[in-house]
Amino acid sequence: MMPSLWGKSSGKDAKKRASKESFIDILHRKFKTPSEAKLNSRSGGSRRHCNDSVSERGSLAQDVCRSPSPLKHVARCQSFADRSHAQPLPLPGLHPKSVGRTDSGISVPIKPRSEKCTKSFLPLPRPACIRSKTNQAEIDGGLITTSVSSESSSDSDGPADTCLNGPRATDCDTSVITTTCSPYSSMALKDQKPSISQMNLRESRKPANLAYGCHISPTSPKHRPLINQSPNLQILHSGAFCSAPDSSMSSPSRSPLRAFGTEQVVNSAFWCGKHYADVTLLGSGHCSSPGSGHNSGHNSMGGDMSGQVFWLQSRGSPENSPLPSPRMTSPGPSSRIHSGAVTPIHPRAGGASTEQQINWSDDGKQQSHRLPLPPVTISNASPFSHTNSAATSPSVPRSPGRSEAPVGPVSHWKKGKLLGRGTFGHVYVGFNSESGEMCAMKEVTLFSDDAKSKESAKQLMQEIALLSRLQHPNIVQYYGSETIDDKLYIYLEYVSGGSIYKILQEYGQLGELAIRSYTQQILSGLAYLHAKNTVHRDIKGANILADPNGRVKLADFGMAKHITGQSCPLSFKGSPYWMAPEVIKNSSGSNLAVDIWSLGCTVLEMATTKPPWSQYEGVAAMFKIGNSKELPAIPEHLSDDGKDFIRLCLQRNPVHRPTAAQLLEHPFVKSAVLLERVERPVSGPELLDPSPGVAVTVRPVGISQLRNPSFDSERLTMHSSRITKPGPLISDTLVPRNISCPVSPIGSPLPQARSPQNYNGRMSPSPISSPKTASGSCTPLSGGVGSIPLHHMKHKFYLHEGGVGNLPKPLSSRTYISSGIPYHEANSENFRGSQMSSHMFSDPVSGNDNIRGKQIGRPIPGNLINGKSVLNDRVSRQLLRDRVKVNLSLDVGPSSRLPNHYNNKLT
Ligand SMILES: Nc1ncnc2c1ncn2[C@@H]1O[C@H](COP(=O)(O)OP(=O)(O)OP(=O)(O)O)[C@@H](O)[C@H]1O
Repeated sequence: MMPSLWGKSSGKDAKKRASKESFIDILHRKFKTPSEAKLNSRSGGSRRHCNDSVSERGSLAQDVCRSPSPLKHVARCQSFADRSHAQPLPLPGLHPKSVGRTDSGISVPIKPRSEKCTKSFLPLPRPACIRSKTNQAEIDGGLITTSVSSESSSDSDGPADTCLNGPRATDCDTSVITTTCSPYSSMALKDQKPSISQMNLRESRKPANLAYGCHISPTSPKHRPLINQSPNLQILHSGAFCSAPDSSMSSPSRSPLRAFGTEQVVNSAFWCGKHYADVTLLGSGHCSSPGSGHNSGHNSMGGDMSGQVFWLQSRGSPENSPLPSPRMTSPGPSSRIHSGAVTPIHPRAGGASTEQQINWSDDGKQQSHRLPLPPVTISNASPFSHTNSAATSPSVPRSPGRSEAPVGPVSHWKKGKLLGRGTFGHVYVGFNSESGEMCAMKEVTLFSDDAKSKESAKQLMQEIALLSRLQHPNIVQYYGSETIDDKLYIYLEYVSGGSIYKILQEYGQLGELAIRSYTQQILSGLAYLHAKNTVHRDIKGANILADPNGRVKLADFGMAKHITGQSCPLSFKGSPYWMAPEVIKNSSGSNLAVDIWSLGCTVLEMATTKPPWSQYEGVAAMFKIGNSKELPAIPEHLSDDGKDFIRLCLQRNPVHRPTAAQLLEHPFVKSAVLLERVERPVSGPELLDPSPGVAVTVRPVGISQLRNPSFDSERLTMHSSRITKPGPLISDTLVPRNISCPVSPIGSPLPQARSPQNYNGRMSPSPISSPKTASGSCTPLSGGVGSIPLHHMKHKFYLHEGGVGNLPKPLSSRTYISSGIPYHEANSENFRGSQMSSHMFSDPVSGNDNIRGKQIGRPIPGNLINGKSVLNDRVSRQLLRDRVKVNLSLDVGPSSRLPNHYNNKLT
């Protein structure tokens, strides 16, 4: 299919063969010998397993995944377009007999075992606790120490290499391929039963039981592979990037097979295996599980891909059942976590650097450094505040030897419904019975059965360490963590809308307004992250969570890494379809730029429900990405701004890619509005913008604002351009800083999110009427609801010829501040190609003497040259006029770029 799309492909067979062979060599080099793989297998943690979210499953997947029948697998592998609509699934429930209550107040599964268990309590991020870190540089430096590089294989060779022991000389990943399979590919299975080879591998690692007082017998049922269910196909050195979903609903990427059938398989010279079978990559840490849907984090590769590749016939998706499946607890990801993870990971816990906290020795035993523990904190403050969170809630003093002296956290968090499953464990809604607030509780079972667990634990700690230092409205906030028995609980900000991937699967592609808004927010988070020299490395829809108000947040920092240089070898991490060429080719490059590439892929994903090159199998896609000069098809229905934005992101030379800060000034996002629903105006008519559809509204202080007051201050900082000059009845704390409109794909029944170009023709179900949305438990991952086959779409094909033009000039530090400025008449040409110059980032508002005329609802000539786009915008904006209360955002700071008359309007 694709060759015909790419016009030049037919005449270059010989050349392609040669390049493909070269590419194969590269891949083979990445996939070391079996012996190497064995040695390094610990790094191949199965970090990216299917995080199947119950909420993201559909009935179809349920049916399919429960059957090991190849035929059904074939069914799952159908095109996204063939996927049926989601059917509500029963909400996950806790098995009454499997859930107990701990003294902490958290309901945890009751284990028949009587292992010696410990509790430790990890404090919440609390800036005040950052000992001796007086500046950002130091803090950032701390990040380095928590980085886990993909060389984890080598990391595993000694404690000195652990992520917690500090950065390597270069802090650059080099040799080990760590990959997660795209949800859109059939790359890997998560929570799959292990293959025989896998079992053998595990057998060899049996002695690796770790300390921490939580010894889990290797003979535990959880560790018993289900060897009799289906044969496994082992592929040695085949290039590891095959995945297959064990559920069609799972991650889209997980199943290239599912999506494209056999023709895709034969597309790849590296591809071998059953067309229908779900496959998994053993030894690859992060192959996603096909069954997992959206989660998909799991499409990501992480860890050591060096080992053999095992293709496993998919077993049913565990998430088909709201109740934990035996398979979920068997050699699944969560079972691979070592108990050693129970140290105070949070660097703010005791002011000790993370690297000091945990060491993994060669023998697999964690060497926990005795660190000062946080003081007893008993506070009546909000559990979400930095001064009192789940991790810092009342607890007894902890001694360095807390593993021997269990702490007694008085946590009020109660585990609620299952939100999803990740590599490490399950994510539940957490409810604080004292405050009445909710959070997301990531429950990780700490095991120590093999080396991979150690790697997984390290990555988990890395994620915690990184997250704990981040505070941004577009990044999922880390609240704290604690351990109870053999469970590690990580408390995160609850983002109830699920991932963008889930939204796409459930509601179909996004309209451009939503894409703009989401992209702008993602960029805002990325700009913040990159300003800290931290690269996410796994940007994709599945790792971006949305709330009902249209706000999106970056999540899943398991692959994030603090970098010290701009040009160092890149580890082979990420999700194949979102993976930057330089990552695939293992070349040097600007590390931060890999996120920009992935962002471009994510924008395409939002526009089409699929990432670029999703018509190819994982390896074939990687070949395309890494070894061709083609650009993916860009949907015709996107505006010129959108197309230009994508092309800028998808420049193969990372140096040519604009930074996140620069892209925030791109007209595609600069004019974006936050798809945030607001209450009806509470102010008088005098506060309403006289322009139709534009009104100044006051949004009640939300719970999130109460939780993290610092967020507001940060937001004020990061979104300084949005600060609204207070009017008579408007205060800084109450005035929304963004234009809001009810076009959230998850929160609005308005159809404008579906442009006329949304070919599926389905109306997005109202979130109110949709129990799936309400419960968050019933997403139809399997079928690709609303997905549109590429061949049904109009495409323009762009041949990459070394970029689209001059690079944007670096912007001032201010430029990464996201803008929430209302629609302006920025000309996309200003940001395109060789025309990108000084005026590229010029004041988007200055010169615009009548901003009211640029309000939402008015198509922007020049920006929308496509008739459909114009119509789409008109329809959408008309709806906005009718329904939206727009929060005007004004920059009243020194750098205000709004016209005076506009500022005056509110004064
Ligand atoms: N903070 C959160 N708020 C709401 N839901 C969440 C939150 N974090 C995770 N989830 C849900 O739980 C699922 C599993 O999340 P988790 O972080 O464990 O896995 P993942 O990030 O998707 O993949 P992995 O960590 O294995 O790479 C997510 O896909 C999402 O649906």
